[in-house]
Amino acid sequence: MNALLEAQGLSKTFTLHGRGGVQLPVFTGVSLQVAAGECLALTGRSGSGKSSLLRCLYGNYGATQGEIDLLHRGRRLRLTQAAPREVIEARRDTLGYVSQFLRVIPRVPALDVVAQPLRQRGVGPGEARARAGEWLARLNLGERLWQLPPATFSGGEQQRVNIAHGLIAGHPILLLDEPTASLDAANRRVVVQLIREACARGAAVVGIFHDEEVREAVATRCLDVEAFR
Ligand SMILES: Nc1ncnc2c1ncn2[C@@H]1O[C@H](COP(=O)(O)OP(=O)(O)OP(=O)(O)O)[C@@H](O)[C@H]1O
Repeated sequence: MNALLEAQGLSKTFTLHGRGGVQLPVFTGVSLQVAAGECLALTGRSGSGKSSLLRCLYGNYGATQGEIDLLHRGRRLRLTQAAPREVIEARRDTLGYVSQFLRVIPRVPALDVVAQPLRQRGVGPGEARARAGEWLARLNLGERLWQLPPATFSGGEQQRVNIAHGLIAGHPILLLDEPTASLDAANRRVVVQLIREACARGAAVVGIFHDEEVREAVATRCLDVEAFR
């Protein structure tokens, strides 16, 4: 397997059980390959299925048809058929995901939220917190906020905590759902730089970037999801 992430013939149809089983087809027959150092941007109109495709690639949504393969610890893992334990391991070591919104954990300070992916990989608490601080500083999150839970943070502050949490572990594959949506121009530039650095270290990135400038700055290729309706 040359690519770090591959999908073949992926389709997604939602079945709305609360609506008498109405079928909502979103995309059909998506195939993609993303190699180390590439950044594939998903494009298409609102509602075309970009976030749903990204969620399938993370294993959050089950694909209706098709297969997803990852290079996980040097061997191919078929995510679409993986056991829950394998999906958890793949997310810990291989697949990073930055969603649009932070999943706030009550009472956990921002520094510990960001340090958590390193703690899960066996890094000691002191080192994990120190590295979390470096990421938060890089993302211009004021140090006065580090010891506070992010529940009351502004949208842009929460998003920066989310980005730091998603990137800190250096996952080989990164899935980014509008990582710059709530950010000002200066912080957008920081995130563009971080994505470029991830590609330069050999990460395979798939992302949704509504901001055209950001997309042009980071994407090495685009995939129009709308073409698969
Ligand atoms: N969990 C779900 N259950 C039912 N329908 C869903 C679900 N998630 C998404 N959809 C539907 O799938 C379609 C695609 O949604 P999706 O969020 O993937 O689009 P998108 O291209 O990311 O849109 P946007 O650019 O507005 O974020 C929409 O019609 C949406 O209503």
